[in-house]
Amino acid sequence: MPLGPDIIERLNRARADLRMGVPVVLTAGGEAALALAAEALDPDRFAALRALGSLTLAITVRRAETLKARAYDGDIARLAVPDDATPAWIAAAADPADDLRAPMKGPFQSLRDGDATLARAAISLAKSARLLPAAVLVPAAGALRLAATENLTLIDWDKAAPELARASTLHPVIAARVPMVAAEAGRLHVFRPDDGGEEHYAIEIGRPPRDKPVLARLHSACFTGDLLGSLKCDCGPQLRAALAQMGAEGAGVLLYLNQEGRGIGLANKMRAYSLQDQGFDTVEANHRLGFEDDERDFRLGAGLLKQLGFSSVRLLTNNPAKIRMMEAMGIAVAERVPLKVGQTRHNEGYLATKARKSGHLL
Ligand SMILES: Nc1nc2c(ncn2[C@@H]2O[C@H](COP(=O)(O)OP(=O)(O)OP(=O)(O)O)[C@@H](O)[C@H]2O)c(=O)[nH]1
Ligand SMILES: [Zn+2]
Repeated sequence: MPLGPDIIERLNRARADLRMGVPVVLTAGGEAALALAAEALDPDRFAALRALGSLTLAITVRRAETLKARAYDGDIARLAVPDDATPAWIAAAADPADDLRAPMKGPFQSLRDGDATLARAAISLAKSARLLPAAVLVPAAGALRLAATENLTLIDWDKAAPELARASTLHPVIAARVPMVAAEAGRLHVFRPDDGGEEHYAIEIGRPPRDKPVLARLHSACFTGDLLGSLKCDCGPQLRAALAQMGAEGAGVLLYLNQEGRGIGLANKMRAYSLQDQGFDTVEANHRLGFEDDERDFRLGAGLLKQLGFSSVRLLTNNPAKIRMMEAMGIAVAERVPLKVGQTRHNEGYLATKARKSGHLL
């Protein structure tokens, strides 16, 4: 094996670069561009990028709808960055925080010529770095040379795209006994993906037989609900009720998936909460930020269950999408076990929106 980073390792470097505000060089189909995450744009780097050529801001079609900008590239839009635009212009276009207080004035010039592959690539990378889904690009003939002279991470998107699209491979790291209030016979398994992403956990209660449907819960991380006891959602009570039911039955498996905020990360979830304080519901808030309703990858859960030796579950959930995904990934759902706990006056609206817009079962 060569000593240098392979494409998966480079992707991970690119995420770290984008989070720090360092540009990366993207290539696809013979084209090359420098790309920077919109939310991490520093004024000096902005000026340095400007000197290379005209800038494009890539945003998702969701954000374009809010800005009333035309989108000619299907799921994304490429906006020409005006010559007199400042970093504040980029920030306002990418981040809905001030949409209501100081709405951005168009008209925006959306690009329709040329290929959108690199713009789409930059948005995918920003999302996978848990940043706002918006990126500044400058197509530069000398981008490859800059990658070498400026020591920038170079990503061949033709090779990287299939890697980002596939379900990450998770490796078991360690498992150890954790006696819990809900069940003394608890065991925590830690799994690590090969792409440098988040670790995920499986909490096994008792020793469930592998040849029978296991009582299972796919729980997505919710720092506010799980740890702080937030009343805005039902995650904390669901987590504890699932463990309690497994403890009472003496067997079960709870997958704790580190997909905070339905896969957008805690910072973006707090941006969504701030929009909810301005009157938007949970789905509208995600859309204004440029995300889909739910950005989680439920393939992870099915992969973990298979690794643990389970092929059939009694799934604790109210979310039909989780059931569909389990079945599609070859895990039989023998039964759906409803999980109705934690309703408060603060989360009535949130739960009603999930039922109305995301198909959750009441
Ligand atoms: N983006 C966003 N995420 C939220 C919000 N409220 C809660 N979450 C996240 O939503 C996820 C809730 O996960 P789950 O309870 O596993 O999923 P669910 O889709 O409600 O399905 P079931 O609970 O199984 O019925 C967690 O990752 C929370 O952090 C919100 O307003 N916006
Ligand atoms: Zn929650």
